[in-house]
Parts: sequence; structure tokens; C-alpha cells
Amino acid sequence: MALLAVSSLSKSFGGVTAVNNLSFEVQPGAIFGIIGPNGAGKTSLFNVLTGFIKASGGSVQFRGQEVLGKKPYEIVELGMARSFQLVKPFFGMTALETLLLPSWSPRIQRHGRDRGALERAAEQRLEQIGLAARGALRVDDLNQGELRLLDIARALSTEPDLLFLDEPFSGLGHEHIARLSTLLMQLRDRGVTIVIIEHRLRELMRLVDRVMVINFGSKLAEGNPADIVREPAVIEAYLGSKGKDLAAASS
Ligand SMILES: Nc1ncnc2c1ncn2[C@@H]1O[C@H](COP(=O)(O)OP(=O)(O)OP(=O)(O)O)[C@@H](O)[C@H]1O
Repeated sequence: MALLAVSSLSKSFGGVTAVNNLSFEVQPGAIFGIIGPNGAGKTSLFNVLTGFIKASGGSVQFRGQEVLGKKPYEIVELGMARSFQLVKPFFGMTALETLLLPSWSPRIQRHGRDRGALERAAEQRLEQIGLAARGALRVDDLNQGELRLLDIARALSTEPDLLFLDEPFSGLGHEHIARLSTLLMQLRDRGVTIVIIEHRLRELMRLVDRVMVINFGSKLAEGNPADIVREPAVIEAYLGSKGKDLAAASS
């Protein structure tokens, strides 16, 4: 059974249809990429899937359970977590404190870990993401790339089974992208399913098992990365000359 089954999902903002009758499935243990031009509806899709905005119609099932209509914290409780394209940290808190906050969620509290264990877990998470030396710094003093990594670590702190990442590579240098890619593959190997929106196509295509292309809120194509970069409709609508480079790189 699919871990996530999205069926005929739509979202309109007045006269703008951001997500248009979209259906797709994500299998357990996959890394699933979502690409498309600016304004294609990718972030709106994540916002609906994670309960931040209401759908206009359709169905979203996580492990066979309907999640449309649930609040973001209820969705986290079920085992889904997300990072944000625009990171809005709690200014004044340290990086380590930011990662301790999600420990108070019922999902983590039910393990009954003491404060020392929760702090060690937060420190490990900082290390995993490459921010071990930044734990005591206030988030106000972190740069955009570091804030993005911290936001991903924050999402991981709820120990999700399904992780949504909105442009995780944006603003990161090659070293951090390589480190984050390795971490995502390790998470996948441990059974975490990952859905990624990303414009850095070369880096994304190396990581994903399957990719969906959306344009004007509708699915344009879906398949494995090597086939998708050769799809004429995708090249015309989105990849353009970048598509030829990508096709050459993935052959
Ligand atoms: N809150 C909103 N109110 C009105 N229109 C919105 C709102 N959010 C998104 N839209 C519109 O919905 C469409 C899809 O936007 P969305 O941000 O989901 O695209 P995207 O694929 O994530 O783009 P990008 O790659 O630039 O982040 C756009 O036309 C956008 O202007």
C-alpha cells in the first residue's frame, strides 16, 4: 500500500487554481521529487498536504487514513513533518533550544525520555546536519543556509515517517548539499520516506527514486529521473536548455 495517496486534489485562491485535480502516490521508503516552474503550485501542494491551508477538493490519505481537514499538529502526530521554503525561526532562542521545542510534542513525549536524553538527541541532530559548532548561538546570528539546515533538523526532531522538504538545497554551498544528501539517503535507509521540492535539478535527480513534474497545478509527467529529463513535454515546459545538460549528465 502507498504511504501517501493523493487523489484529485485541488486548491484555488479566488480565481487562481494553484493545485488542479492532482493525483499521485508515494511508496514507503522512497525519495520522491517534485519539480516545476515558479508558480507551478508546489508549495501550495505542501501547504495542503501538511494542513497549513484547506484543500478545495480531493483526498489525501496517509497510511490509508484521510488527513484533509486535520490541523498541522494532528498531522505531525500521525508521523508527517515538513520544512519551509521561507524559514521563520524563533528569534532569541539558541539553535539547540530550537531543536528541543519539538521534544514537547505528544509524539516524542510518549517515549518518556528524560531531559538529558532529549538534549543529547538534539545535539546529535545538530551534528548530523552539520551545525554541531552552532548549538549555543542564537538563531539571530545564523546565516540563511544555516537557518535552512536548522529548520530541516527541527522537522526531523518530531521523528517523522514521512518528511516533506521545500527547497532544502536553496542557499547551501556544495559541501552542505553533499552532507545533506548523504543524511537524506541514510534516513531513507532507516525507513523514512521523503518528498522533496527542489530547483537544483542536478543534485535532486541524483537523490530521488521517482519524480513528478507539475505545471499550472497539474501533473505534466511522472517517472524515474532518467526518463523524466528526456520527456519532450517536460523539456518544453520547464527544462529548456537545462534539460539537454541534465539528460547528458544522467545517461
Ligand atoms: N495565499 C495565496 N493567495 C493567493 N494566491 C496564491 C497564494 N499562494 C499561492 N498563490 C498562487 O498560487 C500559484 C502557485 O503558487 P506556489 O507558491 O504554490 O508555486 P510554487 O510552484 O511553489 O512556486 P515557487 O517555485 O516560485 O516557489 C501562484 O500563481 C501563486 O501566485
